Amino acid sequence: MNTLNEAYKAHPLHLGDIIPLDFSSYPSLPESHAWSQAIDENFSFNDPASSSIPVIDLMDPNATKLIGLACENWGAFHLKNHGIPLGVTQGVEEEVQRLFSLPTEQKLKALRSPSGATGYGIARISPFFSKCMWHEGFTIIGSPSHDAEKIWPDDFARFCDRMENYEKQMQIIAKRLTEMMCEVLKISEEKRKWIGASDISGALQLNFYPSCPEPNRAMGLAPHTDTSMFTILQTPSSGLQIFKEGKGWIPVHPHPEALIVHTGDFLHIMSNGRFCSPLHRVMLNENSKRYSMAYFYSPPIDYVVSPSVTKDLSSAARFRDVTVKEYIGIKAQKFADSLSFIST
Ligand SMILES: C=C1C[C@]23C[C@@]1(O)CC[C@H]2[C@@]12CCC[C@@](C)(C(=O)O1)[C@H]2[C@@H]3C(=O)O
Ligand SMILES: O=C(O)CCC(=O)C(=O)O
Ligand SMILES: [Fe+2]
Repeated sequence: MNTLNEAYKAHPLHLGDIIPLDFSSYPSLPESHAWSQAIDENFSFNDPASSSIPVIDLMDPNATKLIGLACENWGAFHLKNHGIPLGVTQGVEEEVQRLFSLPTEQKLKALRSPSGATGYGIARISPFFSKCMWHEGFTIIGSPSHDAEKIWPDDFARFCDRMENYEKQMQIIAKRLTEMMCEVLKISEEKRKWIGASDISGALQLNFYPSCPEPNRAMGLAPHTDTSMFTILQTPSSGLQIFKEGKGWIPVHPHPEALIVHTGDFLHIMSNGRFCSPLHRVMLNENSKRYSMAYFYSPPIDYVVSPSVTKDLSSAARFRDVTVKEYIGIKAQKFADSLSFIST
């Protein structure tokens, strides 16, 4: 079966762009992680209600319409009443903390290989920035057992069970959200056939941002858009910011028991630019560490992503057709210029 692993294999990274720093041994910010532009202060809002992403209840009879509006206006929303049992999200959070509190040499046993997509390492986008990010990640595609076994040879079952169960739950929500989004975009039945398929492209990224001695001069995760159709994010902490045209960087504070959903490049293409693929970044804290779990959801890698346009001439396709696999390759080379590279 063609998987995301295969798509990333064709775009190997240098080992130096995979290995994280041992952050615990740096009481002050090293030059390699000091960003030259001071990070702007948080925005202050006169009206916080109009300057924060909407909260949508999945049980609301108007949920489809509200999701459409949120994707158009913000490219992001909080999702409550999503049906994932609290025990499942708590179990995953526990495992993420257990993983990242291990000594660096133990985590390095599962270091991502240069041509690999899974395991421990820094963000794939790192080579596009001259400074490093204050961040560690662990990527899971399907079963994490191959990587987890290297870290805990005798004790990896609980980690794997919890992660796999979480991926299943994410897929259920993702399928439901995809159907709702396709409804809003009037995507044809033919182009929706993949939704129930088993070879969807899903990846779970566990993120860790250690507390940082100089948070205003460092970057947790540098500004980027996600390649996915959309990303479902769980985090107990603030720090994520979404860029909104005309407003600037908007902080996204987590709502208890809600997930954060934001759209990615594939949905931007499918919607012919109607849904945004928001730039986002992660800021740091001097006194607290931060964890997040991001589930990236996309169609199978051979699926042809094409803009949904009506016959109306005023809505000519803004992007050419591109397969998931081809776009992953474009993103690996062009990063922030990828969408303009395929624009018509
Ligand atoms: C499916 C994926 C999306 C992602 C690359 C990955 O293979 C798994 C890691 C993901 C991540 C997380 C941090 C930000 C990001 C841009 C990166 O460098 O790795 C995303 C990737 C993406 O959206 O392209
Ligand atoms: O940690 C976060 O809140 C965001 C993570 C993110 O943007 C990503 O994994 O792509
Ligand atoms: Fe992201």
